Amino acid sequence: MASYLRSWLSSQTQPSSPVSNPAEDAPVINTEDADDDADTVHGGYDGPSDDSPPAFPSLISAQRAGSSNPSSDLPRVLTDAQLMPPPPVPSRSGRTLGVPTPSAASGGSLAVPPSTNKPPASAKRLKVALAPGHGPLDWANLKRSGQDLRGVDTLLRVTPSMLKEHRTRDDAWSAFSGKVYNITPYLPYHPGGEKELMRVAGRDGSKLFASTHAWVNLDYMLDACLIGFLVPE
Ligand code: HEM
Repeated sequence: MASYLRSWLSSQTQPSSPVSNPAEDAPVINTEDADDDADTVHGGYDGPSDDSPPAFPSLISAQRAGSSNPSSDLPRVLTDAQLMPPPPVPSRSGRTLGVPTPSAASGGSLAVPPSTNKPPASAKRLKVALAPGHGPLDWANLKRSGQDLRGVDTLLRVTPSMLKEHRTRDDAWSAFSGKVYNITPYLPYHPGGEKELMRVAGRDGSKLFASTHAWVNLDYMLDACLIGFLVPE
């Protein structure tokens, strides 16, 4: 095989006419190796048999021509450095990387921001286990059932003193943002528990509600329990 390639290479490097005749260039098959190469399919890779890399830049490349012979007609290939000056080295002095942390001991800029890595502030907002059949869907079903959850025939104008009269578990009214609701039917459905909700019975609960869970859509949840509107005495 090696001798075959040697003969093939020598035939390639010999000076030949610009338009070579494939028949003339055909390799001479060495009969010595004919047995070894009987099964070999020729016509694939024709380069050197060792592992040396090919010449780079290519022997006929414009880059090589430009560097060895500057007076050549071929265009000179500029290096990256010649085409464009390197960017200035960035200064770190004016930069703040990541989230600034109060102390170096907190783990650097990839540490969780201090506002979110603390445990919850208090156990104030703990959910309670609701009795079976008293989940949010059960409450939605009760509202839809058409059952009277108001306890009044018409919407009322409620003064603070009227509100104060309805502060027992079986008859609890509370005002939120100017609207008065009968909260008694909702007590067993309240995820925060009856006790918490009873804290606002008979009075304006807007502030406590907002400080506990302002995101809860109270108007929608208690629409079927609307008594009326809070008015001055
Ligand atoms: C009638 C008005 C109210 C309605 C409709 C209501 C509704 C809800 C709802 C839907 C939740 C679950 C919230 C969630 O999963 O994110 C909840 C939880 C809770 N509510 Fe209320 N609530 C009311 C009034 C109040 C009031 C006045 C207090 C405080 C005195 C209170 C204290 C709590 C607590 C402690 C929780 C459990 C903790 C939590 O979910 O984060 N709620 N309430």
